[in-house]
Amino acid sequence: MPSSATKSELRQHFDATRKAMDRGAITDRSKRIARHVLNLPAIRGASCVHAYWPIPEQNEVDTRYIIDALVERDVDVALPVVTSFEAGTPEMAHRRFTGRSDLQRNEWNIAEPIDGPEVLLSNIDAVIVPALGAGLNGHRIGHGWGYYDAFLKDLDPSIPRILLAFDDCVRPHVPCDAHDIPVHIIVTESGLHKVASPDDAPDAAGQP
Ligand SMILES: Nc1nc2c(c(=O)[nH]1)N(C=O)[C@@H](CNc1ccc(C(=O)N[C@@H](CCC(=O)O)C(=O)O)cc1)CN2
Ligand SMILES: Nc1ncnc2c1ncn2[C@@H]1O[C@H](COP(=O)(O)OP(=O)(O)OP(=O)(O)O)[C@@H](O)[C@H]1O
Repeated sequence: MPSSATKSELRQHFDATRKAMDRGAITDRSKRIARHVLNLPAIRGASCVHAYWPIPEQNEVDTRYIIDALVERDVDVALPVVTSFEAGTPEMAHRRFTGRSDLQRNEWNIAEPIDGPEVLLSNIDAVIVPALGAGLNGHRIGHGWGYYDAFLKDLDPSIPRILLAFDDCVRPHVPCDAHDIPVHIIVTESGLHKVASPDDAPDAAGQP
């Protein structure tokens, strides 16, 4: 994969990399990621953490280890609920996780707390961000629908944005556009990768 790869090429590459991992590797790496996340001061001090519920067939980092531990600590967990499936209107609501049995599958097979209590953005203390892959410049490659760009733009910029990815899906740099909001920290199974300057102006040309 050349360093000039486009977002779409990287999306396909990271997707294939993840799908080639076996379940045991996903579980083992996800547990290691969970340990790192649960030790972060931003998570240790949080009363409400916004997370995501994993899509099993996509081999996402499995956040259930993190969510279970947060619930055990009496921390509120908020999850996204997609409210528009139309391209061009990436809208999500945010609702409190009240237990696995309360989750319902949406049309993309994502389990969501559709009837959970609404969580105000102002109550969120940290966000755990899903991604297919990421660059150490703090930018992410998602599914390309813009849901997290739209969500993070409305969130107070001081709220820690923590991206989870497997080591194989992190590169020194990925391209970004003007609407992309970088994360502060990338967590992989090997540890924490602090983003040099997440508030840097985006680099539309995709060069470091
Ligand atoms: N676990 C999880 N929840 C999440 C996200 C995520 O990335 N992961 N999202 C992050 O934004 C939002 C949902 N966005 C998504 C957009 C596309 C697909 C998806 O499966 N796309 C298929 C093609 C689907 C189709 O077109 O029918 C694919 O990429 O193969 C999943 C989630 C909110 N919830
Ligand atoms: N706030 C927004 N409102 C409407 N469209 C948006 C918004 N933010 C981004 N988009 C659009 O969403 C599309 C996808 O953007 P991008 O490729 O950065 O998504 P992504 O970060 O990979 O995906 P996702 O956030 O769904 O994981 C782009 O065409 C972009 O113009």
